[in-house]
Amino acid sequence: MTETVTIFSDIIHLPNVGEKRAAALNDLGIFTIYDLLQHYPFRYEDLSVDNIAEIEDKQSVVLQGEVISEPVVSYFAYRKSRLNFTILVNGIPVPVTFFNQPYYKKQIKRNDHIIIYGRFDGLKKSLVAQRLLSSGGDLHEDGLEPVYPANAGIKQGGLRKLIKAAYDKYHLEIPEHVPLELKKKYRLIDHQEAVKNIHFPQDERMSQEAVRAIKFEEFFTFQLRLQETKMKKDQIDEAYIINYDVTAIQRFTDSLSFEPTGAQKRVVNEVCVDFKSPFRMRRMLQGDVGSGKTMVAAAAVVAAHSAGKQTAFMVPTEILAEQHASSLEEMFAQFDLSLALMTGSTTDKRKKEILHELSVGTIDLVVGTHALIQETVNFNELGFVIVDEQHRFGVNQRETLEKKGNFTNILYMTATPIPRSMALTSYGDMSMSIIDELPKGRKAIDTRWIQSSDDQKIDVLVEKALSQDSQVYVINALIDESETVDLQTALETYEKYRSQYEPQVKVGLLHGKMTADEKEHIMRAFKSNEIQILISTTVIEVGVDVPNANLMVIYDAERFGLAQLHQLRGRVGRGDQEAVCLLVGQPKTEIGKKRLSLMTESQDGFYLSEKDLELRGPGDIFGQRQSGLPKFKMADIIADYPILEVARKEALIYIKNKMKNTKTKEISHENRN
Ligand SMILES: Nc1ncnc2c1ncn2[C@@H]1O[C@H](COP(=O)(O)OP(=O)(O)OP(=O)(O)O)[C@@H](O)[C@H]1O
Repeated sequence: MTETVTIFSDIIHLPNVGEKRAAALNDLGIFTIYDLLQHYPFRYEDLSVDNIAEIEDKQSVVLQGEVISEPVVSYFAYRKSRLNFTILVNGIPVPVTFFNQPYYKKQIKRNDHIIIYGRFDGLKKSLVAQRLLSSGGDLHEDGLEPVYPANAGIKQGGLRKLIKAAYDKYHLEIPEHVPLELKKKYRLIDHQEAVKNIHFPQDERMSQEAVRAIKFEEFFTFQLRLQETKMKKDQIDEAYIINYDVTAIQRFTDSLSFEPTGAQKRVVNEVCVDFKSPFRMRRMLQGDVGSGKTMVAAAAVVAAHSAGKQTAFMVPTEILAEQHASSLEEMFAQFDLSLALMTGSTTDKRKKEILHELSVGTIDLVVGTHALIQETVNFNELGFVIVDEQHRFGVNQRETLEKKGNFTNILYMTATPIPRSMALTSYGDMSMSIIDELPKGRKAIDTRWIQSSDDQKIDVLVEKALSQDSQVYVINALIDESETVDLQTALETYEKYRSQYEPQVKVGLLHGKMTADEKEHIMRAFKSNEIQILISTTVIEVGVDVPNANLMVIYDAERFGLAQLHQLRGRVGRGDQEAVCLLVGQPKTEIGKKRLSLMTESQDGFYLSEKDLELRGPGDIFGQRQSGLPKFKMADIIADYPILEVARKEALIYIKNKMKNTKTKEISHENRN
C-alpha cells in the first residue's frame, strides 16, 4: 500500500528530491514539505525592467533590448570564457559580456528581444551579465525574485523550483490557524495567500503584507499552544486549596529583623491568593539580585505549614542548599517549624532519619539538591514545592518532585531577571511574580570601568579591600566555548595574584574543569574566609552569598552580556560595607562600549536585561539553544514585540471564548437530558 503524501510528509516525497538533496534540505532545517513552504526568503532581487536613462554605475539592473550583433564566445586562461554581443536599449547600444556561461550562445540570436540581469558599468555604458531572464518567446515574470538561505547541496535556483512545485501541489493543505474575525480585525491576508506572496510576490507591498500575516500567525499559534497547556494544567480541583492561617504569616513577618519591602508583600499576597484557589499554582518568581526572594519563599512555607502541608525546596547545588537552609533556619528561629537539609553529602545515618521523618510528617520543610527526587524520598503530606533556578533542572526532574505530593502547588524562582518579552514567550504558561524593589538602605555598588588592564589601579583597589579585611573576587571572561582556553587565562591570573599577594593572604582558583566536590571545597573555603582572593571563571554560582566580599574585578568585561555582568556584580555588596565592581575591558564596538557604560549607570537588573536584549538580540544572551527561547521562522521576539503582544492578547480571548462555548454546550446538553 502506498503511503498518502500530505503537506506534512517527508521532503523525500517531492519529485526531484533524492537522498542527497534531502540531506542538504535537512541541513537547512527542512524536513517536511510544509517546512519547505515555510523556508522564507531573507531578501528579494528586483527583476522589473529598468529605465536605462535612470540607472547608475555598478548597479544591478534588468535591461530589455534587441540583440544587434552576433554573439561570440572566446576562451581565455584555463577553461574561462566570454560571451560578447551588443543590445540596443531605447536607442542606446550596450555591450554585454557573460563570463563563463558559453551555453547562452545557443539561446541568444541576433535580432532577438531579450531581457538580461547584470551589473551596469556607468562609464563604459556596458553590462556584465549574470542571467538571461527571457529570450525568444520566453515570458519574463516581472517583479521580485526571492533569495533564500541556501547551501552547497541545494542552491537558489533549485530551491526556487522545489518551492514552486511544492506550492502548486500542496497549497490547499496549508493550515489556517488565525480565526476569520481576527484576520478581518487586523486586516491580515489568509495564511495560504501569505505563503504564496512571500515566495512569489508581485511587488513590495504584497511581500510586506505576507510578512505581517505570517508573523502574526506564528505568534498566535505559539501563544495558543502555551495557553492551552496552561489551561490543561490549571484544572479546577478543590484539593489544590491550601487553607492557610493568615495570622501565622503575620506572626512570621512580625518576627523578622526587617520590614518586608512593598514588592515582597505584594508577591507573598500573590502566592497566598493562589493557595486559596482551587487551581494548581504554577508561579514563577523573578527577583533582582539581592531583592530578598528567600523571605517570600519562607512566608509561603509558613502558610503551607499552617495548613498542615509539607514543603520541598529544591536547589541546583549543595552550596546553595546549605545557604538557603541556614538563612531559612534563621528566619524560622521563633517558629515551630522543623527543617532538614538533604544533599549528596548527607550521611547515610542522617538520611535515614530524614526519610523516616518526612514520611511520618515530623519534618515540615526539606531543603535539598536533586537528592530530593530519589525514589526513597516519600512525604506524608507534600503540598508545596519550591524550585530555585528551575532552568537548571530538567523537566523530568521537576515533575518527579512535584509528583511526590498529590496536589502540589509550585513556586519556581529565578535570580536572572528575564526581559518581559522573553518571560511572556517562554513562561507564558505560568503566572509571574516580580520583585523589582531592593530593601531600603541598600547601597549601590560603585561600578567603574577602566579601559585597559591598568595594573596599578587594580592593585590599589585590591590592597585597599584586603586592608579592610574584605575578600575579593577576580573574574576571568569566557573567552570562547572551550573551557580549556578559559582555564589557561584563569591560571595565568591565578599565578599573577599568587606571586603578588601570597603568603600574606591566600589566593584560590575556581574553574569549570574541577569536579563538583572540588568546586564546593573551594567555595566553602572562600565563604569561611580561609581564601581571601578567589580567581574564578564564570562558573561562580548565581546566588552565592559571601557578605564579606566587597570587591569584584572582572577582566575582559566586554565579552559578557549585561545580564551576566549584573548577576556577577550582585555577588558583592551583600554585607553592610561599601562595595566596588571594577570592569576591565576595551570594547571594540559601539555596542560594547554602551554595554559597559550602562553597567556603571544602572543597578536595575530588569532594566539591564531589557537593554541587553536590545543590544545583543535574544540568541546571544545565553546562546539560542540554552536560552529555551522558542525560535520562529519569520517573527523576531524583540523586533516584533508589538505583534507578539497583540497575538498574546487575542490568543487568550480566543481560548476563553472557546471554553465558554464548550461550557454552554454542556449546559444545554444537560438541559435537554
Ligand atoms: N525587606 C528587607 N529589608 C532588609 N533586608 C532584607 C529584606 N529582605 C531581605 N533582606 C536581606 O537581604 C539579603 C538578600 O536576600 P536574599 O538572599 O533573599 O536575596 P535573593 O533575592 O536571594 O538574592 P540573590 O539572588 O542575589 O541571591 C539577605 O541578607 C536578607 O536577609
